[in-house]
Amino acid sequence: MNQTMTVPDPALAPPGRETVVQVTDLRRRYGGSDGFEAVRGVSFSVGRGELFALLGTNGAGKTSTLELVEGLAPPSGGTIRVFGRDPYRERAAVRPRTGVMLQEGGFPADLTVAETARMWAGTLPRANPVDRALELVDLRHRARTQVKQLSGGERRRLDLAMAILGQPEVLFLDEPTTGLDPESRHNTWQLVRALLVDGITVLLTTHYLAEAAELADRLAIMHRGRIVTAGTVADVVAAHPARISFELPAGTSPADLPTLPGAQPPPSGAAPSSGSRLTLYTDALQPALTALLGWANPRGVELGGLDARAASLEEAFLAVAHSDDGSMTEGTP
Ligand SMILES: Nc1ncnc2c1ncn2[C@@H]1O[C@H](COP(=O)(O)OP(=O)(O)OP(=O)(O)O)[C@@H](O)[C@H]1O
Repeated sequence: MNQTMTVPDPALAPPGRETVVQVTDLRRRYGGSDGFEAVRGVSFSVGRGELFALLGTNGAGKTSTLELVEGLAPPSGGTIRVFGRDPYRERAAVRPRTGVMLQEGGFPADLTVAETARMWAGTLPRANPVDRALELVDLRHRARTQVKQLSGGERRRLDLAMAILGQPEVLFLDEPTTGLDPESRHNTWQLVRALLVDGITVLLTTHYLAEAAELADRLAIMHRGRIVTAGTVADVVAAHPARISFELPAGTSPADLPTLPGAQPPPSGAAPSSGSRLTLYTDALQPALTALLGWANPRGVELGGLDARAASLEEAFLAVAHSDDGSMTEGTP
């Protein structure tokens, strides 16, 4: 792999953007000093109008991190600044400027959607009109429905409406589209994109790689309490080798093939060769493909089902998920 590849430090906001969220060496331990450390020295920053996505395996520490940034609990180590302030100690100053969507909204089940929104608006210093907020998440037609009668996806959209009701400058979204059907998910993405255009800053967690690829300016992949790799999607993907696969015709053996430029061993979690289908990895896709075709064409060898592609975010994620100790050599911030 690209051992020399350097990935931008996630602790630095992109040049030219004001830093809205700064997290430095964050730690969270549950159950006292002998307890389990779920967040183990996490650092990242989010610039104004930027969307930063936290991805990771189950139990990686995404929600534990997000809750600290939201100011719901004090960290056991490290510092967090939101608009330059401590979100836990200076909650009164930070909270009115933030919108929070937890994994479970927890709004009273017996209230209607409109009652919930009006009640929530009453707690906010500068709430948007309730109808407008419901309209944005396509719930206006459900205004008179009790929360307990909403589908799981509709509840998620209600949670989002409540998170944006107070005209926040920064939004914290914990798995905002889990349980949504594809159309609702795309509508949510559109809404989030519109908020970003308005200069709102977003920190979200997600299990949907497509969501991160669609929305994130930068992302971090966490594993066992640490950020293993971070950067733009292109940065993260570039730290992993490209793949060339094809069917080797009968009578030809892998030993007949030329050594490909930039050849790499299969990364952990990557698709292996199977049967007569060979899968080769390289960090120099174009020269490797040129060498392969330069060998095959003059010999009249047909490489059936030839497929050449750069690494995907999914491969980067799987490589992180398969990294045993949660630390990798390349792409490590
Ligand atoms: N209140 C708690 N007490 C003890 N351990 C906890 C508590 N909350 C979370 N944990 C543990 O901390 C680790 C990180 O959990 P967290 O919910 O932050 O992960 P996550 O990345 O959000 O996971 P998922 O993708 O499954 O939602 C897990 O091992 C979890 O069991």
